[in-house]
This record gives sequence, structure tokens and C-alpha cells, in this order.
Amino acid sequence: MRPGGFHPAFGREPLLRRGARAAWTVPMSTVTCACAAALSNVTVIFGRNEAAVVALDGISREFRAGSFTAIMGPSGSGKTTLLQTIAGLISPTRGQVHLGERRIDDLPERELAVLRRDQVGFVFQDFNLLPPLTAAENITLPLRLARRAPEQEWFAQLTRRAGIEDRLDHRPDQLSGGQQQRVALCRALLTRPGLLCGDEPTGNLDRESGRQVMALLREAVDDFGQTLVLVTHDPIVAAYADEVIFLLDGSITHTATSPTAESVARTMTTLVRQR
Ligand SMILES: Nc1ncnc2c1ncn2[C@@H]1O[C@H](COP(=O)(O)OP(=O)(O)OP(=O)(O)O)[C@@H](O)[C@H]1O
Repeated sequence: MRPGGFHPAFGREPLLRRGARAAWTVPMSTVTCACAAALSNVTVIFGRNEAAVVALDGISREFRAGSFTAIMGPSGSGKTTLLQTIAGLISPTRGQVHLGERRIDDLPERELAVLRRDQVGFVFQDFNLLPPLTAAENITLPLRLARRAPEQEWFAQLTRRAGIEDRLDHRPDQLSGGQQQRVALCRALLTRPGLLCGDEPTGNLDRESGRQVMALLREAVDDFGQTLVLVTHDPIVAAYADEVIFLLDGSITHTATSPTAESVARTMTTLVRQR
């Protein structure tokens, strides 16, 4: 069992069928792998001339379908830039980005926006729920904006597993922080995204609420084959991942498979000392 185990409210029923999503084969310039996303020699530079900041410095990385990767590193090391580049929110200065089978670094913004809407889910620190809408309306909003009907069975399974099935008529200000984040997670998963991106999704939660959210995210990966890439500062959160990549000054300096909170904390201490 992964650290923290599963939230009792999620029950034992396998909501998210293992292997339900077929792995995508991403043709890279030199490698072929079953990837949900891939970066090839990606550099991101913000600003120009003496104000230029190299946020990512020639990163190559594949994010295998059905895997959970945590991104860690000191403040300013490029974590959010990396996540947003994979998600197609930032266009690299150099290099190639693939999302599923599509190369996206050279796509026009309009096409990219549609691809993001259809293939990428997001969970943020601040939940980003719309205050006037109920939980159910928030969860189905992206699909309704895309003029797609929510799958009722999938909706029911997700909200039951997230333990919010009796809160669907509540507005965000009538929900706890943990419940709001689980609503946001159902919203992200309802579209069955090829890639789910999390930017500090437990950053605003107490320890127990954070554990529940992480258990649900881990379950989505294990039972449904969801691909998850998550930025965190918290070694306990990173320990839920299959692999942790550590950034320093825009480069990947370490990776760790089967991480523990202790091993992640040790590597972070080493990185901070290297600065
Ligand atoms: N829009 C921008 N314009 C200019 N510089 C930027 C921009 N976004 C990020 N940067 C710079 O790029 C570098 C990487 O930033 P990024 O936000 O990716 O780091 P981070 O590791 O996520 O940091 P934190 O942990 O503090 O959130 C930093 O030096 C930051 O100041």
C-alpha cells in the first residue's frame, strides 16, 4: 500500500479500471516510448538580454502513460515552468514538446487551447472553483463548455469515490478545503485527461485533508492508469509518486524511484546546500 493508504470514503470498489486507458506511443526524434508527454532538449528563457532568465535548460524527459511523477526543487528552480511546458501553457524557446502523440511546441494557440481542454486536467493549490456554482455544476462545467455531455455513470463513480456524493448541491463556500479540492479533482478527472497536472494541490490543506487528496490521486493512477505530474515542496507528498525528479537552476540533477519522505528530504537538503 502507498503511504497514507486510501480514504475510507473511497471504499474498496475499483472505481477506475486498471488499464482502461490505452498507452499512447509518442514518436520522439530518437526514442519511441509509451508516453503521455515528452520533452526533448527543452529550453525556456523568460525576458531578453540582461533581463533574460533561463528557467529550463535543455531538459529531455518522458512521462510514461499511467505513471505518477513528482517534481521537486528549491524555489525558482523551474518546477512550475516545467509543469506548464508539459501542459502546453508555456511555449519553449527551444526544443520539442509532445502531448500524447501530438507535437505541441509549434502549434498555434487556438489549436493548443483545444488540445489542452480535451487532454489536460489541472488541480491547483487554490482549487479554482466558481463560487456561484454548486459542486456538481463546477465538476461538469468544462464538459458543458466543450458541449459534451458528462458520462453519468463516470460522474457518479468519481464523486462517490471522492466522498462528495452527498455534497453535490453545495456551493464552494459551504465545503471544507479538502472537499473543495476533491471537487476540483473530480472536475479534472471527469474529462478523462491523458495528462493530469497538479501544482501544489495539497498546499492549502491540513495534513489529513492533504492525505485524502493524495490517496485519491494515487488511486486514479493505480486503478485507472491516469498519468499524473505534480509539483510539490512537501517530501511526504512526493513520496506518493513512482518517481521524483529534482530540479536545480532549470536542470534535472537527480531522479529517485520508489521514493520515501526521508530520502526525498535528504536529496532536497543536498540540493539546497549546492546552491
Ligand atoms: N513569466 C516570467 N517572467 C520572467 N521570469 C520568470 C517568469 N516565470 C518564471 N520566471 C523565473 O523563472 C525561474 C523559474 O521559475 P518557476 O516559477 O518555474 O520556479 P519554481 O521552482 O516553480 O519556484 P517556486 O518553488 O518558488 O514556485 C525563476 O527564476 C523565476 O523568477
